[in-house]
Amino acid sequence: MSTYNIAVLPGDGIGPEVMAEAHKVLDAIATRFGLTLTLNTFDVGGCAIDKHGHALPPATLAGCEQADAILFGSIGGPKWDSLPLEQRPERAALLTLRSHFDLFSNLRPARIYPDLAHLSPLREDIARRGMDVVVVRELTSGIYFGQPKGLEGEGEQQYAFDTMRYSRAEIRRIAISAFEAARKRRGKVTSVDKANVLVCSRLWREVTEEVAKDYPDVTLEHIYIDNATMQLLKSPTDFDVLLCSNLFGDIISDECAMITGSMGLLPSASINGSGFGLFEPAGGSAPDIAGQGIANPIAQILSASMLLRYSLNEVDAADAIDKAVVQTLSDGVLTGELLSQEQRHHAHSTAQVGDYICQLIRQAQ
Ligand SMILES: NC(=O)c1ccc[n+]([C@@H]2O[C@H](COP(=O)([O-])OP(=O)(O)OC[C@H]3O[C@@H](n4cnc5c(N)ncnc54)[C@H](O)[C@@H]3O)[C@@H](O)[C@H]2O)c1
Ligand SMILES: CC(C)[C@H](C(=O)O)[C@@H](O)C(=O)O
Ligand SMILES: [Mg+2]
Repeated sequence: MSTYNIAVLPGDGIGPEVMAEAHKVLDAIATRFGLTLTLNTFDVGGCAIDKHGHALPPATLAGCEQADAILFGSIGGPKWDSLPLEQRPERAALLTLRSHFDLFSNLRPARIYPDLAHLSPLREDIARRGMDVVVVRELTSGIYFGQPKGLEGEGEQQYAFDTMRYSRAEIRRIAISAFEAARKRRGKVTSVDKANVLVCSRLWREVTEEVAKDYPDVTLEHIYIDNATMQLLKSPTDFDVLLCSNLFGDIISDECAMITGSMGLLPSASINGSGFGLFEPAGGSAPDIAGQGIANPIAQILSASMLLRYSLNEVDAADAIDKAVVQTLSDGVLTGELLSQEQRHHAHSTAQVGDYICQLIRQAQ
């Protein structure tokens, strides 16, 4: 029997609500596939600041270090917005975890399934043709981490600065992730940059071209970030793997999520060179809907599926979750944000969607 230890970090806002559903789904999966999944829950984010005085308490970091993988919810919210940047949950916990475990490769798959095109806000004829992309986002460097950054001077002369910085080695390893992903998919990498303006993007193009030489079976195209955001709305079928730096990948993955229908549908995997990973929804703590039991749990549940697939290599278990999620959406078991104002009285709650997915997983036994 396979035994795994998963560190569960629900976090703030909708984090605990959607995590409860992912927990149920993992329990159902463990029963069906005969896995022993030990889920240890730890405080992280704003709630950890309130309880322990730090967004990433030592016990949480130790729990992550001892785990086979991390399932992360979402953190942050208005209550902690006025803290200095370095103490905010996003930097002090999430960016620290990404950096600590060297989780440089962030995969964000986004898909319009053929019979779910009606969920997409794209023009009907475009949505019907579908979309199936994976954003491969560099996650531990670029403008998020580059030094120096700071605030200097006073009055109107005061200025702020961040530094975008990429080494050849950092670009090369994320480009390799993208080409490897493309090789298993439709064989196309679109590298997103701003090479008409940024020095970093010039180097990004150069190194990406070098990596491409080792992948003659994969096509490489370059596109400017501004053009990419519009082409995705106009012709999403043109894209397969979108290779992005940290900031561009952050922006474009929210766009991809919304193209599929909701921020609440997009999972993500953040993986290091040894296959260890942190798995989390691409969206945030959604303070506008937190505490109402209406958040979509699917991004969190699909993140659990990615954890099984990428860190634990339990591919059949991951496939079973993905299949149950698609079936749930096809059956019209939807949270409110996927419905029009007129249809919203048919909305299912966070727990009802989670329960439905669990039921499908058990029935398939
Ligand atoms: N990984 C993370 O922990 C993470 C990611 C992004 C943002 N954040 C933080 O979350 C807080 C809120 O950020 P924001 O409002 O800009 O972005 P957000 O992603 O939390 O919300 C954006 C919009 O998407 C909706 N949404 C997001 N997830 C949803 C779900 N599961 N179901 C239904 N609707 C959903 C929200 O209701 C909101 O309208 C901020 O503090 C931000 O820094 C955290
Ligand atoms: C919360 C924030 C730091 C984070 C990011 O910008 O990476 C989030 O937006 C994401 O997309 O995972
Ligand atoms: Mg983001």
